Amino acid sequence: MTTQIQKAACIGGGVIGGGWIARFLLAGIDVKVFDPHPEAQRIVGEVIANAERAYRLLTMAPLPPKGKLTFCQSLEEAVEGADWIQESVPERLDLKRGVLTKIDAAAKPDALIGSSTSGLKPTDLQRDMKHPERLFVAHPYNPVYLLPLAELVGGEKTSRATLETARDRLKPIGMKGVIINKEIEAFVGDRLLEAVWREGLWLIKDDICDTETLDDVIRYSFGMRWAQMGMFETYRIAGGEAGMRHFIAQFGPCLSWPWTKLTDVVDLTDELIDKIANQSDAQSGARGIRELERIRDQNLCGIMQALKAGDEGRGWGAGKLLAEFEEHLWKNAPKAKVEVKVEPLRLLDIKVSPAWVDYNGHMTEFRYLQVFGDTSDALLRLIGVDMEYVEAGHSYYTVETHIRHLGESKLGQEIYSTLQLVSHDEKRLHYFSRIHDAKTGDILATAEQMMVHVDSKAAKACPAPAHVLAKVKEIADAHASLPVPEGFGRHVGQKKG
Ligand SMILES: NC(=O)C1=CN([C@@H]2O[C@H](COP(=O)(O)OP(=O)(O)OC[C@H]3O[C@@H](n4cnc5c(N)ncnc54)[C@H](O)[C@@H]3O)[C@@H](O)[C@H]2O)C=CC1
Ligand SMILES: C[N+](C)(C)CC(=O)CC(=O)[O-]
Repeated sequence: MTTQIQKAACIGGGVIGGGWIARFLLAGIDVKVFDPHPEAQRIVGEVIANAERAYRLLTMAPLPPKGKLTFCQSLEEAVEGADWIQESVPERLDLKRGVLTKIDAAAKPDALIGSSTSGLKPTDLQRDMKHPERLFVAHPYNPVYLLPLAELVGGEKTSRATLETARDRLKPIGMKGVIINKEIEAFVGDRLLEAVWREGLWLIKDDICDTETLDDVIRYSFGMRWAQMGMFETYRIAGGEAGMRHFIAQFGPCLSWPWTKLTDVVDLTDELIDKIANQSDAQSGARGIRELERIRDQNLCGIMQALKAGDEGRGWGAGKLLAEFEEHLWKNAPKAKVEVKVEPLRLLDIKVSPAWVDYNGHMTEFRYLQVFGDTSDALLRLIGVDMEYVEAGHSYYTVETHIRHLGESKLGQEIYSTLQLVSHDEKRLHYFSRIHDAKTGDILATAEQMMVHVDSKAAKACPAPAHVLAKVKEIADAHASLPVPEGFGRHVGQKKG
């Protein structure tokens, strides 16, 4: 079985199906969709637009060309030839079982069939299938195109190989498949979420707080903790130096105190539903769903980027996964196709991401250095200094940088960078980069930099090999007739002109 998904089929294109479709398409996978809803194409189109916007904020790694999206007239047409089929129809056992049995009959024999169900047991879903061993639950989290987790749950007839292959196939699309040991209704995530939700409903019903206060309690405290360490690691720390045993000794007895109403299910009367809906309208009704989705996505991108820098830059949790996904994207990126002409090389086209903006409302200082650093990396790839080259023991290191800030880059602003090679020798590259506003072309910042070719194991400068120098010369020849850039050679405090 290949570990790469070549063709996907999505049966059901609502909130979750739409998220899966976007996840697959943006990973470069062709997707065929069957959803009888008359507005399915519009709804899916809106989810994809949000997902594309989110990915521009999430990463500067080169996404593959977007997969092809096809809406089909029948389930059979959609699943034909697909190697991953994801069912995301409404949460009703009879409906899902019927749809999955039809998928099973029409799919190619080695196709994997995942169900997005939030809580139905796979044993119940696979009952009528001829090849039940390839059916599993792949329970995702909304929005599927950003949140990486899928709980993988097998039924009595699911093979272990199916679960392991599914987990392997999710990795190259930036997802983390977690295999759950035993099937149980609602798996792990929704067990936890429902427990908290039930308690929240009681707190609203009993007028302990309103929906906004309850949400504040979560998002200003343990919600942030959970995003990075989950429950048990967090509580280990809460036990202090004595750790988990001390934590349990101290807080275990509270479990039998009246801290929870979990054993009772709140009665969802019309009165309570009105109360919750009205409080929710007061809290969030001023904004539409798509707007709320965009705010959520922007925040999630910021959190993942922060986690990518966690643990002293090694990455942590979902941020580490993002870093691994980006490494995969860079490794699989088509070789840079930048045309060398008598003009500065245009090397990056990006948007100012939410995690890059400071208290002044514009891109913070060190992100300029990041953009210039990424511009240098793009030059290196162009001259053949890619990951393989670096892993083999050589690289270029930056030894000097002078950045000038000439304009502002605001959140979401489209910008691009260019690079002009001013001089070089067998060890050094001396160049001048500019960040431009993509709409006006105005220069927002410049950087004069010097890189030196190194033997990274010996930590010593050394001449670059002939094939790299040949590419450097090609660029240098093209740039030789360009005027020396304004600002080149300036030092801090020097007057213009
Ligand atoms: N909404 C959420 O937050 C999450 C939902 N899920 C699960 O994902 C599944 C889908 O839920 P949502 O996307 O929220 O529901 P939804 O109501 O937004 O979408 C369901 C879609 O399935 C389509 N559909 C209905 N019958 C169909 C059929 N026979 N063939 C093909 N398409 C059909 C509908 O037209 C609709 O577009 C459920 O199993 C749910 O438990 C999982 C994780 C989170
Ligand atoms: C509400 N829900 C049970 C459908 C939620 C999920 O299944 C996961 C999520 O995204 O919260």
